[in-house]
Amino acid sequence: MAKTRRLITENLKLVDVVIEIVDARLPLSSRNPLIDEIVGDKPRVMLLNKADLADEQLTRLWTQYYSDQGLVVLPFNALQGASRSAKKQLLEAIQSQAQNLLEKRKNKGIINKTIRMMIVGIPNVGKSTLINFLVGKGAAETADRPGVTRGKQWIRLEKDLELLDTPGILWPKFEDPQVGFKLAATGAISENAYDPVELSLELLNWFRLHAPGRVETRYKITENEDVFLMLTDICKRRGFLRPGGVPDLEKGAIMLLDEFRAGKLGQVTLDQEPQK
Ligand SMILES: Nc1nc2c(ncn2[C@@H]2O[C@H](COP(=O)(O)OP(=O)(O)OP(=O)(O)O)[C@@H](O)[C@H]2O)c(=O)[nH]1
Repeated sequence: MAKTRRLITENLKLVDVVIEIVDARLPLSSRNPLIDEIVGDKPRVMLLNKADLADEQLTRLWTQYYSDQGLVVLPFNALQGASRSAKKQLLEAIQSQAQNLLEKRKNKGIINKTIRMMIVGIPNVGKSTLINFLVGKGAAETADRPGVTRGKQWIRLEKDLELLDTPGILWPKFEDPQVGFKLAATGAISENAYDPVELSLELLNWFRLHAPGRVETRYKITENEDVFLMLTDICKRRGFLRPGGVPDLEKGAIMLLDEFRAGKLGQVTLDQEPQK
């Protein structure tokens, strides 16, 4: 953690604007707890990425919540490779964030107009996908320049706008078991760190408590559902059986988690609405 933090802090010194990516399904739990401290007062644009997988109403509420805190926030879908308007909107947000900085430079007589930025976020929120989306076909990698740490690559997105090609990977916060569950369910935590059967039962239980009737694609879940029986039933219906007809719970659990992550169980935000 200390090494990661040192690396990000070093890179932050080289940039003017930070793009913080958060998973729209976890607008709170997928934020690094120390993000404000790490980024400091650098201009920032926050993306609620994977908005296509999240509950639209909750995304609106969270966007409002963070806007009210003075952040520039955009719901985003980094996979929508063809969308020029999303890219334009993001670049405009970045440029407007950088205006003050350019003013300051001008007042000091500095003619450099280049705005440099980097992407930060916890694992799996879509950092690399966003880089690919932004880079597209048009961008060119700029060579190392004197005064810039060797090995750093800057990608020119527009005339005066450059992106660091390596994102800053922040660490998620695990201490709260509920947050751990949400991070695991969305895929932000390594598969080796949890038991898929337990996780899928927790996920079914989350649906039972917070969104009965929402697991609608193939299964219905009610408030009184026994989630273990439900997983067993899913295995039976899918033919996930071991020799002797015993349900293969692990196989069923992995399939259920895959379906959830791919949005096949509906657009779901696991964090509840923001507390004002
Ligand atoms: N549905 C959807 N999937 C997305 C979106 N952005 C990224 N993904 C998917 O999310 C997964 C993780 O994306 P990455 O770009 O590898 O995430 P990352 O933050 O670079 O991950 P690490 O390398 O683990 O830090 C991939 O399967 C992407 O295709 C999005 O906006 N919508």
